[in-house]
Amino acid sequence: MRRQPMNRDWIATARTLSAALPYLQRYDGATVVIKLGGHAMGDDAALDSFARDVVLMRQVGVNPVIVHGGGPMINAMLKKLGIVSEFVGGKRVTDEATVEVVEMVLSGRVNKRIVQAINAQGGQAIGLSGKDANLMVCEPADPALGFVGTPKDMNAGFLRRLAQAEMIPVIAPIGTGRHGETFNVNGDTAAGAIAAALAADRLLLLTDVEGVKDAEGNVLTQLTAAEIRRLTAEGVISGGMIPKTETALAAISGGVRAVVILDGRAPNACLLELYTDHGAGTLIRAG
Ligand SMILES: Nc1ncnc2c1ncn2[C@@H]1O[C@H](COP(=O)(O)OP(=O)(O)O)[C@@H](O)[C@H]1O
Ligand SMILES: CC(=O)N[C@@H](CCC(=O)OP(=O)(O)O)C(=O)O
Repeated sequence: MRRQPMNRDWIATARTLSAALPYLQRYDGATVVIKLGGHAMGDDAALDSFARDVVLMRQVGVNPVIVHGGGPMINAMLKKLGIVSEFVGGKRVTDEATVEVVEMVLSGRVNKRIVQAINAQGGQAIGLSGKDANLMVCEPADPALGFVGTPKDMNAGFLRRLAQAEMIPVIAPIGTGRHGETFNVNGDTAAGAIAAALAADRLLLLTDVEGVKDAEGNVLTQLTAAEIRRLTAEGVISGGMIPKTETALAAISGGVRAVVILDGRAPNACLLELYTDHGAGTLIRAG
């Protein structure tokens, strides 16, 4: 450490740290499930910054659980292979050839990129999919969607043991079936099911918009279940935002304390949400 005359920036840094104390205390021992969407993942520098935030959370006593997506990466690989794919209600129609590609992309390159980024910051991340330790046993969601799974049985005990060992699970949203099938699970749906199984304190859904927007494009800082239903019926909430808001409602009724939909591209998005009174994005909480 170099000693130099006092500087305004250092004073501001010390003040920010001091102001974070009540939040550090509030989230000590808390379970925070973070879903990192494919669009929010960004370039290497953005991922390194996300990884650093996650390691900092672990350092100050939070149990972070990362669930990732990777829709754009799946699209790129399907295109290379000449496989056409379509979405219904924000979920990919998944035949046998598609599920093979989805598993390869998500459990492989995408998962390990996040694991490596966290470990490079000094964390102990362990990459998993819903198949490992029967973490996420699924049933078919809807025959029209093919191998898209709805999570049914979760192995929360296994995740708790990892948290006790101060490990950071990084989970690809691939489910296992009761008859040996492989299921493609929407990343938001998987994160919601994991958060509910852990009765998480927070579920953060990181995406590529500032939050849920109204018809005029303004970010809604808070949303109730009734407002979500109305905005969805009006078509204001559409596409990829549908699984997010559906997940938020299911997670809240499943015992998660609050869900936040926020912009993962913003620097230090998770830290801003947890450790300052500025918050970020759209907050959805019970009743
Ligand atoms: N009301 C809304 N507010 C904000 N975004 C919306 C809304 N309705 C639809 N969207 C779309 O949802 C997208 C986020 O979903 P998605 O692309 O699946 O993200 P991710 O890859 O992060 O899971 C936004 O980029 C936006 O285009
Ligand atoms: C069933 C379903 O739609 N699964 C998703 C899984 C990846 C995902 O959710 O990726 P993002 O979070 O980046 O959107 C898919 O196949 O694209």
